[in-house]
Amino acid sequence: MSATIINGKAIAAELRARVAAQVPAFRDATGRAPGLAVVLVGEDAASAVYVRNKGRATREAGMESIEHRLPDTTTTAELLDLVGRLNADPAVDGILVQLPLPAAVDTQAVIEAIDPDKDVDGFHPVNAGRLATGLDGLVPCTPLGCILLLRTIHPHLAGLEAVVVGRSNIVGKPMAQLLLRESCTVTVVHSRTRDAFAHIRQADIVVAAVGIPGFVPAAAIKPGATVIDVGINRTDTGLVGDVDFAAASEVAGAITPVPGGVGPMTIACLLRNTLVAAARREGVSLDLATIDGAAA
Ligand SMILES: Nc1nc(=O)c2c([nH]1)NC[C@@H]1CN(c3ccc(C(=O)N[C@@H](CCC(=O)O)C(=O)O)cc3)C=[N+]21
Ligand SMILES: [Mg+2]
Repeated sequence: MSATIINGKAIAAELRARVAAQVPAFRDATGRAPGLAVVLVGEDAASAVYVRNKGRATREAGMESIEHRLPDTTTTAELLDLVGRLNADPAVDGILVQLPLPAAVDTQAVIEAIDPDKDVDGFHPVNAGRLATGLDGLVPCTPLGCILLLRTIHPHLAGLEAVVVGRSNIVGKPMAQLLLRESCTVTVVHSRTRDAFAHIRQADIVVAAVGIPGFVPAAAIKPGATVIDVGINRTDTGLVGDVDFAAASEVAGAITPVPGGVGPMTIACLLRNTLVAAARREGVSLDLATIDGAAA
């Protein structure tokens, strides 16, 4: 059996186009474009590439990209000051502070300084709490992108058994909350789980987000399961995910590739969140079901 390869790149392009299609109405209503501020501290090459890609995608969607590049000697106080100014700037709807920050910076303090209604990463504890309690907020981009990919395979997610591999605040935990919101039966396995593969083997849906190349072997996947690979690991042989793709694609029913799977959805969802934040701040109504796709 050979799995359906979930084309994240194409699905992300469609989402970006649906977001871009809403921008003229926002401009007409408000006299301005939605604005996304991205803050990059230091010289990390991979981060610089992501930030450049985000800026290009933002402009292509008709939004304003405001980029702040700061030296790796930037202090927590300086970052808090910048975040305060972005919070107060009416032209800024979304604020993304690229992680990881230099070790000397208090990352949590910076995240908590962002106005939750401009927190397009969905990392602020207020947005984590809103997600956990069923309130409208801003949802982390990568897990949201995974849900949108899953809906292309499973128009009805309710009742499916989902296993999330990893429990980070950025992916694993919000992923579990989103799957729960879709009425999946959710299990989270992590580094202290006694037999992670035994749980994964039961899953209709596997979301792998541990950051270990090839951590999930084909033998751990139930035949026909849908596998979403969040891992982006740089190895000698190039970018690889957390799933043994070659072998798993012979067992799974559907699987995301790396690259070309979840990564492009993260950026598309960032634009989607920026539009959502802008519309909420301005009191402009949006049809989210249409933006997120027909099955939403
Ligand atoms: N505050 C914050 N928010 C983030 O969302 C955030 C962050 N910090 N720090 C870094 C990670 C990483 N990240 C990616 C986004 C897109 C791709 C992506 O588009 N990947 C492509 C190609 C990647 C490549 O070729 O390097 C793909 O998977 O096909 C990957 C990774 C967002 N992050
Ligand atoms: Mg873990």
